[in-house]
Amino acid sequence: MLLKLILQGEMVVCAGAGADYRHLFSSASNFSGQPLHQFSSALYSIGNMVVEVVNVSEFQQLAKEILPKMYYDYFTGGAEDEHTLRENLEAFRRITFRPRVLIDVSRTNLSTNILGFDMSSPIMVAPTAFHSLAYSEGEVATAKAAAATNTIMVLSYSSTRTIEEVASSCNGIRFFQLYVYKRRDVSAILVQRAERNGYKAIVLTVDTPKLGRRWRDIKNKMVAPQLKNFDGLFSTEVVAEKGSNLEAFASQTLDSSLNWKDIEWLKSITNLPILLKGVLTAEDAVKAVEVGVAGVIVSNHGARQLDFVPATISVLEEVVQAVGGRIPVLLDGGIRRGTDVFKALALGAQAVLIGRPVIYGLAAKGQYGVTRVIEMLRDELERTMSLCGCCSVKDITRNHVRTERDKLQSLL
Ligand SMILES: Cc1cc2nc3c(=O)[nH]c(=O)nc-3n(C[C@H](O)[C@H](O)[C@H](O)COP(=O)(O)O)c2cc1C
Ligand SMILES: CCCCCCC(=O)C(=O)O
Repeated sequence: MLLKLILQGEMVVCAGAGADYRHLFSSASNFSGQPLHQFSSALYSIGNMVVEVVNVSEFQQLAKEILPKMYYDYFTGGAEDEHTLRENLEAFRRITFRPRVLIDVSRTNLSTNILGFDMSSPIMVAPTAFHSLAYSEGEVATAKAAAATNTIMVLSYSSTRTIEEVASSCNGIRFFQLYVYKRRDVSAILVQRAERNGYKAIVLTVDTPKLGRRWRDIKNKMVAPQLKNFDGLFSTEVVAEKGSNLEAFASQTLDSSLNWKDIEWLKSITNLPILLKGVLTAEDAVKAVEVGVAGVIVSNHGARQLDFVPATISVLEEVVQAVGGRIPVLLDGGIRRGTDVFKALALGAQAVLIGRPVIYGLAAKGQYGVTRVIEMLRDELERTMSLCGCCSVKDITRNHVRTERDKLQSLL
């Protein structure tokens, strides 16, 4: 392992022959670095040394050092036993590559497009709530990083900066994620504001008729921030006597009667294309095509809703086959490496979205941290493509990966 060290402003490259700091990177429990805010690059200190962050997992360690426990737990946690949370990561590790050799990969091109919108790579920013809890500039910093990397950002309905603030902060392609509230008029107003402010699609989250049970938030008595988007529309202030304030807020506001017929209602209030986020079965994928949405996102909400649903990567093929190329299929959940992105594309996703990695970058280093997270994943994807013999994302095929199911089938 090669560590890049910056001592008193000078870059020194320290090879493995010197001191070995590998143990400091291997797990959350033994990380002992301190983030350094005075540097514009992603650095942290170990003793009197300054070390550069080289992957998403190290950004996560930095975020853990920086954030108050209540917020780190909110961002990182999952539902109930967090079985699916672990599975979202583990399922990627069970998929191996079938690389092809002797292919000219001297030029690679990662660019792609979704619903006609060009992107520098098939990596998008997933909607995640409350960015100002991670970094003061909140979603504006995230939007600037997404725009700088030519990446599509999906702004959360529960953003801490308004639809208008994000829209006016920089140019960039943005989608708007929607929760449908019991107060349908409020949801309709936000959809119309998104449309007026140049957002290009509505991402309707369909896996949250009620909020999943998140024990970390219950124990920490998680308090959700006030949301400026709703100023003048209704109060987002809720005081729960015990447990998670967020859960109390969600149970007061979310419309759990939302159903397939409501897609017509949504279509009647917007001209934007609609994507459904939270589809995990072939049956629902077929229905999504039938009701005429523009795309589906295979997602289990980062394992924060129903525990013991499968890892998203393990149901991707089922959904892709059911959709049969009629609309784009995207995936999120557990993407931490460029190799994960490649695996999702090989199994039929047109693009992936990243949730927590963005928050970790944001907490650690603001806009720069988010930019680095996106760039690191993009670089890792590019190298994976080269090493698998693929020059463009279109060259990535099902034959480039081997799943658990493939292994079982080969035994029959
Ligand atoms: C802290 C946090 C907040 C989230 N907020 C939202 C949200 O407001 N709307 C939504 O549709 N999904 C939300 N999600 C789910 C993400 O959009 C996405 O599905 C998930 O984070 C992907 O998994 P990953 O974090 O492993 O990349 C949230 C996820 C996290 C971790
Ligand atoms: C009214 C719903 C609040 C949802 C909070 C954001 C979210 O989706 C999450 O996973 O957390």
